[in-house]
Amino acid sequence: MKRNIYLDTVPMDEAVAKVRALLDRHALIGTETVPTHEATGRVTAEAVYARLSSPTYHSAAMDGIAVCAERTFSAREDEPLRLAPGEFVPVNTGNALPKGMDAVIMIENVVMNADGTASIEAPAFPWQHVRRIGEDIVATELLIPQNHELNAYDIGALLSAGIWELSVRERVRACFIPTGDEVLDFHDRPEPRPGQVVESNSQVFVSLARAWGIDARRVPPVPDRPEALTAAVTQALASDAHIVVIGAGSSAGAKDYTRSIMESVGTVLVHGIKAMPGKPSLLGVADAAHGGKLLVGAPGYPVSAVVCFEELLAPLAAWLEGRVRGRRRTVEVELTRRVPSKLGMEEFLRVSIGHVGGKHVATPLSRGAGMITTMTRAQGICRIPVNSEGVDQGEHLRAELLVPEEALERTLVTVGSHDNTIDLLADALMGLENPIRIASTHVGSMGGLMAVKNGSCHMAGTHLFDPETGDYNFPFIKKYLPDMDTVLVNLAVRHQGLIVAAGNPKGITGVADLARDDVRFINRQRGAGTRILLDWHLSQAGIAPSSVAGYDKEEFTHMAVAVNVLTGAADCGLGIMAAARALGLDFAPLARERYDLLIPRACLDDPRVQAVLALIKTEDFRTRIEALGGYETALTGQIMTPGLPLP
Ligand SMILES: Nc1nc2c(c(=O)[nH]1)N[C@H]1C(S)=C(S)[C@@H](COP(=O)(O)OP(=O)(O)OC[C@H]3O[C@@H](n4cnc5c(N)ncnc54)[C@H](O)[C@@H]3O)O[C@H]1N2
Ligand code: MOO
Repeated sequence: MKRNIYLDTVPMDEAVAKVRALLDRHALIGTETVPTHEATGRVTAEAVYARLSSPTYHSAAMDGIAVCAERTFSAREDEPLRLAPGEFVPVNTGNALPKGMDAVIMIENVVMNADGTASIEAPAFPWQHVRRIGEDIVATELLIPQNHELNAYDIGALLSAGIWELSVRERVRACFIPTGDEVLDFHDRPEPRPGQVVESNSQVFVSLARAWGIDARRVPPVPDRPEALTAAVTQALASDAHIVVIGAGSSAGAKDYTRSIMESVGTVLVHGIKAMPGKPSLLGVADAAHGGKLLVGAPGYPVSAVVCFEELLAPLAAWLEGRVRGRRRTVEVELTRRVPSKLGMEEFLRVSIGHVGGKHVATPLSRGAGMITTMTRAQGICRIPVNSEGVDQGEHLRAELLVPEEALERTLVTVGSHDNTIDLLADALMGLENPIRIASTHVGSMGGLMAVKNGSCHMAGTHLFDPETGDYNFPFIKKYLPDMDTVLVNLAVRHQGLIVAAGNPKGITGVADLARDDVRFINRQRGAGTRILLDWHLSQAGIAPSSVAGYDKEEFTHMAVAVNVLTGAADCGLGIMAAARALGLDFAPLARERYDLLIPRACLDDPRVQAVLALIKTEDFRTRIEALGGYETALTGQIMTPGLPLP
């Protein structure tokens, strides 16, 4: 069978180079004259020479008296010199030096006598405390060369040199065209139905582009009809934009027209880059009849679009205007998990970074190209090179920072089981005078224990029930972290129960109902504390897992279980009350359990951990936990010891 291979992927730098070789930037980007005081961030089109000197006169550099240095040479500490009025002139900083004077003596070193004379105890040397003509700028000298991006200091120098306006390159202008029958204009504040999405990529683009000094705008979404798309692209090409970006429709779907539209107005130079996300990105150049403009086809998935903007469009736009493009700062990080990667593709791995135990640890976030929240949650991006099959746990690599490096010192890393109280905590910590950001990764209680063991987090949320002892967490800590000194602090006691449809149409009230023929269950993954809890209740009730319909169907979070019930994919599942509440479902209580924070003792004095411990003891925070419903706070903030019964 012949495969429909539509991409011919090239490395990203090659993709950029292909365009640079064919696009005539000097024809495309003109020059314009702008007032100097509004020229910050602009790129000079030609050299700028100083018109005025600065200072334009010999200027007193200190408050004091101006003198003729030669007249002061005889002054001694033990034989002060009296200067007659006329031999000196009082001056202030910035005053022009009076004729015949060539030095300034600071007022602190002068005694003004009642008879109008002035005494000095040391001679002045010529040009002492004087800023001479042209000290800073000499008229006619080269002030700024061409192709220089003007900064704030440059504006000061230009104005001082009497340059009131100057010739700069036009700002690069870009127009983004969102496409797709399913994308809804956010201006309409839509409520999407199945199959529809809110258009957001254009605004990610506009925000990024503005930060890069690009004048960016977008047009309303265009439906997937070739005539409509051609019309929108032709119109954008006829506008003053230098770059036209077509959003989505870059891959092989039945309605993916981007490539053919680009071909109808110009030449496609690149379709496919050796990068993930971002693979189906397109680059092209419009025909002369369409202004020889840069054409970009950005994939529809949000993160893929970001890669296309940042790695292809940004360097090309910088080159068009003649700017140097800065790189993000990087730090060395240690990866907390193994990450396999596709050979032949450079992967942009979004990571959550924190400073734990004297090193930067990076926990990989989800890799889906459709998840824009992986960008909002990430503190950095690691590039897994094209020729790599992945990175091992514990391996060191560099991460490009999406936040200031100082922010990492204020990031608390939690790994483990997720609970809504962690979200509350995350918000409350950001409300502190010195805000702390939580970077949390949800890998279940056992995953949290392992993260503590590996030194890759400050704390782990855990709720592991041990049927043998009836205790929480301690038996597991003893088994899996036998040599580790840790502290266990309670965050809340929470209610687990059966999440059922609103109104509980099947009358499900307890585990006994799970054995019914007409009840379909949805389970949690092996290793989840909730799964262990279910198994124990089933064995207590004498119910074999094999008699529970759906026991083998697994989800990874409480919310995912609730969504199964909401959509009718299952009749019930075990989870926390807050998840049921969030989706308007009913809840049949089954058990109360302890949700604790496991903290390595080495991290206990860390100010971030201390901030958490102080915060959770406050009345205000407890009130907020209880308001969630399904939580008790009698133990909140207390250090747990083995064998403690539930209150
Ligand atoms: N058979 C194949 N299918 C796909 C391949 C492939 O190689 N073979 N590549 C996948 C990859 S990789 C990517 S990336 C995407 C690129 O998709 P398109 O550029 O064709 O975009 P759409 O399919 O139209 O949309 C994808 C997704 O993004 C949403 N979208 C679109 N525009 C916007 C916007 N302005 N704001 C927010 N979200 C947007 C759209 O609704 C879709 O959900 O293709 C894979 N498929
Ligand atoms: O390139 Mo796609 O962006 O890998 O998901």
